[in-house]
Amino acid sequence: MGVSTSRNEHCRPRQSPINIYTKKVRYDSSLRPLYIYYDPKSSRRLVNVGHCFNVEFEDNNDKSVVSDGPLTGYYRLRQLHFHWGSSDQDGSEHVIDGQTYPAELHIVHWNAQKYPSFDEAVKHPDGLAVIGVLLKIGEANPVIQNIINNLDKVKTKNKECPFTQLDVSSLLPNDRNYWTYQGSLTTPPYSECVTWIVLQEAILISSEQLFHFRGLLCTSESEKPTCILENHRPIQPLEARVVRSSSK
Ligand SMILES: COc1cccc(N2C=Cc3cc(S(N)(=O)=O)sc3S2(=O)=O)c1
Ligand SMILES: [Zn+2]
Repeated sequence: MGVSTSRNEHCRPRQSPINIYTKKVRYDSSLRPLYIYYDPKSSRRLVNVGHCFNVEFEDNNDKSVVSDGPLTGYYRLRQLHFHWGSSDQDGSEHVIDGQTYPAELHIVHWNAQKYPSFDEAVKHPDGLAVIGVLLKIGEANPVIQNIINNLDKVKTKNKECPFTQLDVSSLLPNDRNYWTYQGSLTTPPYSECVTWIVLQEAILISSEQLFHFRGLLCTSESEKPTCILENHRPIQPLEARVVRSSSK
């Protein structure tokens, strides 16, 4: 029997990812279409951060932003990364009606209208907006292939290389309808600072391309090589939250 305290330190009511049960989502006619503009000149570098690789963007201006949708103000593009599984059977973080996908793309933005920096924004409940895009197996994705062609330069932990001219818009599906809910980072420190925007249409990746993701190492050059076979967090309790939908 745990000792209860006045401030229950075990209370984390808005953790991510979650299962999105489409029969329980609420259509919200007040949700606006997403405004997304990404300048390919914003992309800067590819970094192996140990549990995945990030494409990082210049975020000292408003050239690449997301706004409208469920958001107040505008959020600047900061980085994008993927989550995957040890096989094509799972790998996504969000699950739709109990169905897992082989991978998931996260496009991370921070509330530059309200906060002076990314590091400050992650301390607030409306600090980040992450667009989640589910991936399903199909023909090879040429934009993802452009990233894979550079993974050998960031094979080991903390390695980085210049990576410019990535057109992030080309990674988005045509249908911009979304589900949205208040959640958290899905890796430590699990901060509850994310407005999640999960797109309802999946994009394609090939099984061979996923195989290359699993070849990335979580170890540094001097350590015994260990692959990042999977990096997706299990689904978390919905608690008192309701997922809203931009479409009926
Ligand atoms: C000062 O706070 C910092 C500084 C540097 C990086 C991070 N991050 C940590 C985890 C994390 C997990 C994300 S996910 N999978 O939910 O999209 S996004 C993200 S992060 O914000 O880049 C936080
Ligand atoms: Zn992520």
